[in-house]
Amino acid sequence: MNDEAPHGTSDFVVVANRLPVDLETLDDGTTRWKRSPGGLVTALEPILDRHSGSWVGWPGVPDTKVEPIVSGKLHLYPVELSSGEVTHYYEGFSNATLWPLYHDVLVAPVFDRGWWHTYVDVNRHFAEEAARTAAEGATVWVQDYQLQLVPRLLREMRPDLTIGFFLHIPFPPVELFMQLPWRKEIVQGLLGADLIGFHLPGGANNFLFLASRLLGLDTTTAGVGVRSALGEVRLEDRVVRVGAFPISVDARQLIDEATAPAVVARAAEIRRELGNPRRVLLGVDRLDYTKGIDLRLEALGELLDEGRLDPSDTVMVQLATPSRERVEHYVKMRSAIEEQVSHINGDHGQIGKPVVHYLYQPVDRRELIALYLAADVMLVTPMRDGMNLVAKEYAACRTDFGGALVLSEFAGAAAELRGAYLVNPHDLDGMKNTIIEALEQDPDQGRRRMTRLHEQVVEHDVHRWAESFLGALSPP
Ligand SMILES: Nc1ncnc2c1ncn2[C@@H]1O[C@H](COP(=O)(O)OP(=O)(O)O)[C@@H](O)[C@H]1O
Ligand SMILES: O=P(O)(O)OC[C@H]1O[C@H](O[C@H]2O[C@H](CO)[C@@H](O)[C@H](O)[C@H]2O)[C@H](O)[C@@H](O)[C@@H]1O
Repeated sequence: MNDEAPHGTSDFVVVANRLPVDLETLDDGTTRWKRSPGGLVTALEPILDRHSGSWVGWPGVPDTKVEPIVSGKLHLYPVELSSGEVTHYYEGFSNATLWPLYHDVLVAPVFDRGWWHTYVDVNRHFAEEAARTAAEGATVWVQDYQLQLVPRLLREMRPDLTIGFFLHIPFPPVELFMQLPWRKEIVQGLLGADLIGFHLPGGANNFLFLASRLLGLDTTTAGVGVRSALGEVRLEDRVVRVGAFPISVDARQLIDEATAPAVVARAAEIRRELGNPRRVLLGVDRLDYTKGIDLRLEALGELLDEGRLDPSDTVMVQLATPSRERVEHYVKMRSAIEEQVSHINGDHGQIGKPVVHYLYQPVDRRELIALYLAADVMLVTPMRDGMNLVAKEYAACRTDFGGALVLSEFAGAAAELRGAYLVNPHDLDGMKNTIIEALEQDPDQGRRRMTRLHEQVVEHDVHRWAESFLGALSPP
């Protein structure tokens, strides 16, 4: 960056692939802003509400120039992406290379050199926008796998900045990461930060091992703890710290919304609209092959086939937010899930009484909270998930200590939510038995479990996450 260029005025800048809002074009050609999908936005919005600052990100549509937006104390700085960049950087390298590689290779990652070059170019655009926005000596917090080169690029442009990086998805085991042809460049990109955060100590330890093995750097060898015992990578001129900071939700805000009389009334109304079934099961996910929606539907189907669940008094609601709709495996997954839903309803439904109510659309936040209150059992069954905020939202909303959470061992949230019914979603029989156990739990035992879950999330909310990360990034 040109030394003569004036710096921006923001002392705190978040850089993420997406802005918190997406520009949507309606059928009549007009546009409107809607909330962006996913847990990253859910988590960061309340943080930016508290800290005034700037958010640099893509507005969700290609080939569209959008002027900076001021929204209350928050300034949004859009990064324009061409349709080719969206195809190669977002759908390609981010979501068909890195996403599957970092999620246990659940589908085969594609290693495409053209996509990599676009990833490098787009990371540079984001770094340039952040460099323009940040004031002298500002703190810049770079988010997630789409932007792993930004810390290094930004440090080259603006050595005066304090730079943090947080990875929202799992950091893979060393043997998987080593498949990546550009593995050294990614590790070097991340090392541009002063502090690199992961959800869990395992990811932090994998990263430290790779920095030593791939780049021959001097690293600490003692295990990283949760929000404590940071690891270090010692470079020639500075030290990069590495830690584990499990993300969470705005529990206080969710409690306020979940106890609002209108939401409580809506929860009762939802049960009536579902036909007053004895049991309501709920799934809420972005439609992603990592989320295990197919596995939980398979479990439900078998329980109904075997007569262990009665279709006349059991209902499942599955919400699926559209996601990455042009990436091949997402297209296939959608068809497979819709076929499974049809099978279950075809075999076990009655006129006006489907067993599975499936919505392929985002729902309004208050409606979502009412659904959490209406559900007897929440099914969160990913094959791999960085954290999974849905599990934490459910626990936060259940101020009545009712309901039960069935949670995959392979969600980051399982490390903390010990009151959940933990399952291995690949073990179909185990999952079926656990779903029945949760549905038939002793009410006192259920209340004890939910109290534990609720208190955990209240004590470890998203503000504590941000304070612990930012406190470690810039110690007093
Ligand atoms: N159908 C839906 N309607 C509204 N919000 C949804 C829906 N599905 C998921 N969400 C929200 O999206 C976020 C998902 O976050 P998370 O569980 O961490 O997974 P991911 O970020 O991988 O999608 C949560 O805040 C959840 O409430
Ligand atoms: O932006 P998209 O491609 O539409 O995807 C939405 C987001 O999905 C991922 O969310 C992750 O972050 C959550 C919060 O830390 C975490 O709970 C979850 O386990 C992750 O999957 C992705 O990491 C985000 O960058 C996307 O915006």
